[in-house]
Amino acid sequence: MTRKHPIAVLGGGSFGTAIANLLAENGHHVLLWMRDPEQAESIRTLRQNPRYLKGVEILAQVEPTTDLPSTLDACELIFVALPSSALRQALQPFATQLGGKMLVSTTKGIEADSFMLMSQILEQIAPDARIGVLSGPNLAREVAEHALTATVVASQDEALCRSVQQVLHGRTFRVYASSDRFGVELGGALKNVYAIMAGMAAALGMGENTRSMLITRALAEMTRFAVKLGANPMTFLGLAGVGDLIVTCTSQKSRNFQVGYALGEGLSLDEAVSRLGEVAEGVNTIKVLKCKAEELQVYMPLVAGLHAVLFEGRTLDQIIGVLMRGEPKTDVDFISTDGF
Ligand SMILES: NC(=O)C1=CN([C@@H]2O[C@H](COP(=O)(O)OP(=O)(O)OC[C@H]3O[C@@H](n4cnc5c(N)ncnc54)[C@H](O)[C@@H]3O)[C@@H](O)[C@H]2O)C=CC1
Ligand SMILES: O=C(CO)COP(=O)(O)O
Repeated sequence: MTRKHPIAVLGGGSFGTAIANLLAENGHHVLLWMRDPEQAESIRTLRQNPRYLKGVEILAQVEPTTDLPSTLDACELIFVALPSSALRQALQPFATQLGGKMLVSTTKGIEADSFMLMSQILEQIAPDARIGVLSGPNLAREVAEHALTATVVASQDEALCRSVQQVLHGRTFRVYASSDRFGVELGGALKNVYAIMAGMAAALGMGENTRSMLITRALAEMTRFAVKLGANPMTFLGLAGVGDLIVTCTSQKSRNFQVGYALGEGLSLDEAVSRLGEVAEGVNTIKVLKCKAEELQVYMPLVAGLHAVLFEGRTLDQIIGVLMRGEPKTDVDFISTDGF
């Protein structure tokens, strides 16, 4: 069923464009807001987004626009696919227009000074809005090219979850629901950091055992951190936890993985980021995560190790040595020994 109002997607990068196309395929009229008029014009005339999703045809029902106030006025359901560094600054001036709307963040990052997740920022900007997040193993190019994909919409607002499922669920895209917005969103933000490490390990020619160890210990570490913040560890067994961790730590298509790969090849962080030319949220996340883990006294050796390599002048060899010689710990933190 098509909706009375158009649906808005804010952000004309690879993920915003992919989501806009999915909505259009399901018969919806989509306003795709982007700040760059040239980019909007090329979508209008070429039906392509050559910078971010080259080769993918953008359907006619996707209407590119650079007019944010009119877009917000026209739409009840709004997907936000802006980089975490831009979200607050882009939407704060339009706070009054966001009241009562359904705002669904797809952004997988953490705000630097406040340690807020993007849906928390949306809630702060627009306390009367209805808030959700969309997260999962969703590489934009694969979504756009119709690889069979699943995602999670998370909100305590069940009607919002149902609306998102209705508009996005389709031939190649399954949308599961969750009421654990915080856990789902945190999983998406944290996994980017470990993808950088996985990219480094791949560039150094490390084996499959190493990759499996990294992913599994990453899951242990991110879950431990999340539990300290009050999240439900079970959420990390789902698509937005381990699902997203696996895809981002194993795919060359992940930008965080690519940054790690470039670092493993010997590029500096600045060189790696500028060679990418797209958003790699893990680079900012590692900084805030390291501080927060220290503040909360959560044991996160992988995060501490990556931070030391990127910002404290330590070499990868030194850190690998430290990690491998560290005191062995228990395998799974959350198994109760009572009754076993
Ligand atoms: N690309 C992917 O596979 C996926 C990305 N995401 C998340 O989506 C978010 C956006 O990522 P992508 O679309 O991949 O980024 P991208 O690097 O492909 O594009 C970023 C877009 O944001 C725009 N932008 C930057 N600053 C802006 C500002 N101040 N105001 C307005 N627009 C601005 C850029 O012009 C560009 O269109 C990230 O948090 C990412 O983690 C989530 C799932 C999958
Ligand atoms: O979140 C993603 C896949 O689910 C995309 O990861 P990257 O931002 O590393 O490309």
